[in-house]
Amino acid sequence: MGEVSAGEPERREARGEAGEPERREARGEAGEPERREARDEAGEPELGEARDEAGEPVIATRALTKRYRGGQLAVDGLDLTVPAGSVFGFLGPNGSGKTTTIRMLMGLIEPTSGTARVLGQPMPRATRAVLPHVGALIEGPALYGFLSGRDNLIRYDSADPSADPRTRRARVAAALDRVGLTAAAGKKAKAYSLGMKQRLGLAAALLQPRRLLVLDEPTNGLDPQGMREIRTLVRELASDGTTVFLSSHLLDEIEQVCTHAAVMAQGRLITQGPVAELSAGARGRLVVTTPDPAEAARVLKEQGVGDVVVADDRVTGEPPDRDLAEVNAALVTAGVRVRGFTVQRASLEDAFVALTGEGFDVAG
Ligand SMILES: Nc1ncnc2c1ncn2[C@@H]1O[C@H](COP(=O)(O)OP(=O)(O)OP(=O)(O)O)[C@@H](O)[C@H]1O
Repeated sequence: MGEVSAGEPERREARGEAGEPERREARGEAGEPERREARDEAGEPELGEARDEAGEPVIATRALTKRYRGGQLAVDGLDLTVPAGSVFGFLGPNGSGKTTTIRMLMGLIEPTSGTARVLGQPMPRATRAVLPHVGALIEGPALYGFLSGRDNLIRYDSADPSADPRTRRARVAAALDRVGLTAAAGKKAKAYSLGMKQRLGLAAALLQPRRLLVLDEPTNGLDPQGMREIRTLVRELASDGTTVFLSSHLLDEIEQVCTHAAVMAQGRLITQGPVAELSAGARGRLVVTTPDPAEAARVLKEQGVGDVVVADDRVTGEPPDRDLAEVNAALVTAGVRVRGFTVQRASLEDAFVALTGEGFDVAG
C-alpha cells in the first residue's frame, strides 16, 4: 500500500475534494518514511510467519461496521474470513460497501465498531507492521504521466525506506517483466492504455514480495483484452502462493478467477465460502429441449418441477427433489419427444438471486 499511495499529487488532491479527513491523515503518515521507521523501532508487533501456515485467516473481521459522518451506514456487522492462499472475490453491486471495507482493512479509515485483523494483526493499530507485507491497488494506480513506466516504478521504490537502492533497477525490471511491460517500460505513462496503467500499478504493488494483494475493482473500465490480461496476472500471482483479495461487481469475473467469494449487498454480508459451494447452494435449472414444449411443461409441473418457463423449444424449471431419471421417463411415457434433458450448473448469479430475491444489478 505504501508504494501505491506514495507521492501522487493529482490523486491526493482529487481525494481531498472527496472530503475524507480520516483518509488524508492516514495517507499523510504513510508518506513519511522517517516516522515509519521510528514506529517500527518503537516495537510494533512483528508478523508471525507461522500464522498463515497454522491456518489463521489472512483477513478476519468481526462485526465490522462503518457509519460515515453523514450518517450513511456503509458496512454493517461484517464477519469476513479470507483463507490463506485463496483468491478471494469480494462481490457486490455499486455502493454495497466494498471500498469502505477495503479502506478499513488497509487502516485508511477507522471502523465505527467491530474489529479487523489482517495477517493476524489488528487494524488499524498494526497498520505499519502489516502494510509492508500487503500490495494494494485501490481506485486505480497513482502515476506520473510525464514519467516513463520504469521511472514511475523507480519513484515508488525510492519512496520505500526498506528498499535497497543498489538493487532498485533489478527490482523494477523484475516487476515490469512480471506484468508484461518490459517492452513498454520506456514509454511515458500517459501514453499507456488503461490496462497498461493498471498493470503498472500492479507492478508497483509487486516491487516487494507480498503475502497479500488487495485489488479494488482491478478490471473496472478496462476493455475485454485488458480484463483478460489482469485476470491472467491475478491467476499467476495466486499460483505463487500470494493471497489475493479482489473486489468486483462482475459475477462472472469472480467465477473465472476466484477460489472463494463473499457477497455483499447494502453493507451486509449475504454469504461467503468457496465459489464452488456458493454456486452449488443455488440449485441449477432443469432444461428440457423438445418440439413438444406445451406438453412437456404440463408433465414437468405434474412431476413437481417448479417455476416452469417455456421459451420456444426450451422448457426450464427448478428441479424437483425426486430422481430426475423418473422425470425423464414420465416425459417419454407421455409421448413428449425429448431432444435434450440437462441440469444447468447454477451460477454465482443464481446464488445471489436466490439469497437476496433480487437481480444482481441493483444499486446498493
Ligand atoms: N466518504 C464517504 N462519506 C459518506 N458516505 C460514503 C463515503 N464513501 C462511501 N459512502 C457511502 O457508503 C456506501 C458504500 O460505499 P462504498 O464505496 O464502500 O461501496 P462499494 O461497494 O465500494 O461501491 P463502488 O463499487 O460504487 O465503489 C454508499 O452508500 C456510499 O455512498
